[in-house]
Amino acid sequence: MSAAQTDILSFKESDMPGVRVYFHSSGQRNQECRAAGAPSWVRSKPCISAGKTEYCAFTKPSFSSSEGVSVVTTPERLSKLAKGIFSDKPGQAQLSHNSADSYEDAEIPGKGIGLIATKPIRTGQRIMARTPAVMLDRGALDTLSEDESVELLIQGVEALPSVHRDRYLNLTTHMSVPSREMRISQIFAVNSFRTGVGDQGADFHSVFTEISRLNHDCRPNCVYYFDPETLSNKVYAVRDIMPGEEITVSYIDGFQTAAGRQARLHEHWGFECGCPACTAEPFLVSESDSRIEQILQLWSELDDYSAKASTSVKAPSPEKAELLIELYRLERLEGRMQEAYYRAAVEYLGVGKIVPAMRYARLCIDSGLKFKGPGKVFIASMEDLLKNPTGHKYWRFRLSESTDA
Ligand SMILES: C[S@@+](CC[C@H](N)C(=O)[O-])C[C@H]1O[C@@H](n2cnc3c(N)ncnc32)[C@H](O)[C@@H]1O
Repeated sequence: MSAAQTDILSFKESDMPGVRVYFHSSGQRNQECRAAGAPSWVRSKPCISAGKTEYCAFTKPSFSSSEGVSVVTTPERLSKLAKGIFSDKPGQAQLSHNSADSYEDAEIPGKGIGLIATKPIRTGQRIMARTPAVMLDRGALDTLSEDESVELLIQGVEALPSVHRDRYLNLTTHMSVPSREMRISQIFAVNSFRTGVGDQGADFHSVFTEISRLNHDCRPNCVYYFDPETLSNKVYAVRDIMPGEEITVSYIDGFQTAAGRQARLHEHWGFECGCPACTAEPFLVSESDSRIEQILQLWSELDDYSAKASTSVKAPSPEKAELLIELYRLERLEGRMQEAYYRAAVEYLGVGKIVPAMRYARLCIDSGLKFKGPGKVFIASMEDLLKNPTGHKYWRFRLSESTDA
């Protein structure tokens, strides 16, 4: 047992408004307070102060079907979050565990462990929705020293229920590490995601043990997004996946040439990407690079919202947006089709063509909801377009007064 755990002593109620934190001397005492219906946050000790701000590691062992979660943050922020996103929601448990039988862990040559589909998975199917093991407040990372942040991280990981803690400790470190403490810290460095928790204005770095097993592919068959409402990272298939196929996501922006992607992955993740798009025959890599350059060029032309429709080569047009859609398809960027559909909807509306504009707006909403999640500004804009196309801000915006649609 680590120093952090032995410090979780003396049963007392915290002075924090809104959330009651119990320091417990034994599992039994903690059990007692939960049996009495009390909120079950446990605070590890010691907390660490930076000026007037105190950061502590809090653990809720009962969270998400008793997988548990640890949060390194201030008592004040925990107090707010505990009333909202950490309150036990019906369905959270189900969210956490569904579809777990559609994949399994496997050793992937050159990539370490990855997840392999064990059943056919359909486009749009949700494969996972997992809550985090540990969350570190961005403020702690910014204001505490590295050693202090790591100390709180270690407290949080050690206080997790054993199954979740072991899953955390099994994650990759990239390199051999001499101690358990360094292992915890290195796992965090290699596997954490940025997770903003919405209107609470909180910004965390979080580790999701199962999702961290997903390897990178520059043309992945899945996308993921963090849903602050359910505090879960959700993974969706962007195309049909066959049993035996590896389930992959992209760690980086795919709109870079192969050399650019390799450099980025090397710089930020320290590995040489062995995905099919990077290891294809040189002529295929070169064709893909040209498509990427064409996509970037089209973006910059379509991004000029002051440009009017004209015969100039650089002028934006619905035809250019159609070409963009085709290039996204050829590049197998199914998880980002909503971006190209959005541009097509805007360009058609911009020259006064309502029917194709509405068709692409529907496609954009469909893909956007599936692959980016609800509550996005571009989806609201497409919904406005469907409700009232001629009242939309982009209605005929590409036409000058004298030009006909
Ligand atoms: C978040 S982990 C993914 C799971 C990891 N393979 C494991 O064994 O736990 C990221 C690490 O997996 C490996 N990896 C992921 N995608 C890869 C790829 N396309 N090519 C080579 N290695 C990859 C790299 O070592 C990377 O740092």
